[in-house]
Amino acid sequence: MEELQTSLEVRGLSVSNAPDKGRSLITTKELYPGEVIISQEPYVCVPNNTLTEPRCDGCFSKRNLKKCSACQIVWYCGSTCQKLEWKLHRLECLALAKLDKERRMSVTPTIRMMVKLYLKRKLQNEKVISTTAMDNYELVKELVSHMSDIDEKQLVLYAQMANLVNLILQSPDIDIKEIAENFSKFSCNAHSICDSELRPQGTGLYPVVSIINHSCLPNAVLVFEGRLAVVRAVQRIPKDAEVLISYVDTAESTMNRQKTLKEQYFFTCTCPRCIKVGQYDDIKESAILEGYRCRDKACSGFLLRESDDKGFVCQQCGLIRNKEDIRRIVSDIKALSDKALKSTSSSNPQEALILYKNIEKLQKELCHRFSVSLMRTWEKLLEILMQLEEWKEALKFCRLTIPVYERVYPGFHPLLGLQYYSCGKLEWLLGETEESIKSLTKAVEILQITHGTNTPFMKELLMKLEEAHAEASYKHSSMEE
Ligand SMILES: C[S@@+](CC[C@H](N)C(=O)[O-])C[C@H]1O[C@@H](n2cnc3c(N)ncnc32)[C@H](O)[C@@H]1O
Repeated sequence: MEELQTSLEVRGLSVSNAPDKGRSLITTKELYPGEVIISQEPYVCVPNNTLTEPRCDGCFSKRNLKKCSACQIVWYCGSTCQKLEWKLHRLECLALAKLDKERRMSVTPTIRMMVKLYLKRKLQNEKVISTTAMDNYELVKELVSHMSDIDEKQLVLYAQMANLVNLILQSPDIDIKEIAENFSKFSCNAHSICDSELRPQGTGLYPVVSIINHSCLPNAVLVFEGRLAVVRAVQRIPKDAEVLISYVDTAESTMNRQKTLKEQYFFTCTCPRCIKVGQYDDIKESAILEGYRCRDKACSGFLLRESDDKGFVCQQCGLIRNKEDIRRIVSDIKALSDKALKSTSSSNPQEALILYKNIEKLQKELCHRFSVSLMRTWEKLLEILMQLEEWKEALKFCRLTIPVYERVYPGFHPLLGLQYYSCGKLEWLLGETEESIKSLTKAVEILQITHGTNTPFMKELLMKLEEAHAEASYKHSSMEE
């Protein structure tokens, strides 16, 4: 721990203990938006492999994959990644290769991550892999596990998973109870590794990044550059302040955020947004995010339940919406959503498109125009239309999401920046150069803070903006001639 404190000190950070939160990461110097607070390679990580969609164990790529011929579980895109992982995989491979076919099928990414955790500890103990202040098993020992908060069913599951890990490792000095506790640590400490566009690729354990606590109004953001976790400030953070990221989607209502935080991380958030729970502002916000729209289509009021529970009253114009009317639309949406889920999972985008358009129609009748459910449907429609290469319609839905994103996310939020980026790319493709410049400029403003400026992803975005500017001046000059 002392070694870690020294290593953090040079980065302008320290670890302190708070009675209500446990360890916290504190600044010892002022930080500015876009500044890297801390970055860390994973102690262990695994790609989110499925049987039908494997990824490379080194870089998580889906291209040019070859299966490890010995264990038949792990994939690589080439010798560079294979070499990078070799010290660890050599041992893992020997262990996995001994499993019968049926057992091999039950080796999920989480099981593999645990196997790798113990193998890395072994290799570090034997000094085959070096140890640093930010890369050692002692840091894993410090992670919270919340074992006493976990219900019986979950404990049984962890015990079963621990037995499988034990069977794979076949090492006498490993304690099954400790493995089960480590599964619990994974659940509240591991991070989903996403690409620059926030698409999940894998899961990793970053024991120093895991010291950072949660706030629904965070001052920092976690993004990944390959497997490297990078935490950047999204606002000015004064000296002696706590670094805070969000563990959940901050677009959700207070009740939903609190529910997720309680179920997965076992705490009640007391951030400035959460302490307002039950107050008028928070009730209004939840009614907008999750509630219904006014019967009068021209009214933008939000609705609250009537005291006699017969319906919902618009808080702007007083019109009442009948409970039965609402129940009917809710049930129609539910039936359509169930069907839509099946059609997207069975890769029928045309059918999914029709279903989601019908859902959107009903949600527009039912929900407030800033509702999260409507926003999620627009996101889904955008995704399907992109898949179908229906650029013009895709742009329509991308544009619809922006005002909602602007409302539900803070100014420097990666999702907002990425949505502007998508808009800009679509506008560029459709020849709307001036609009594209506006959208790409907004994307740059946000993403240079959340993603930095030096990554290939950002360089590509900056190049696209440059191209759009060049195209615009070419258009201007040809019009003048
Ligand atoms: C990833 S860890 C964060 C570091 C942790 N405080 C520690 O001591 O290792 C997540 C756990 O920290 C605690 N935590 C995180 N944010 C919190 C908050 N805003 N309020 C209270 N507890 C919090 C919860 O126990 C949660 O399960």
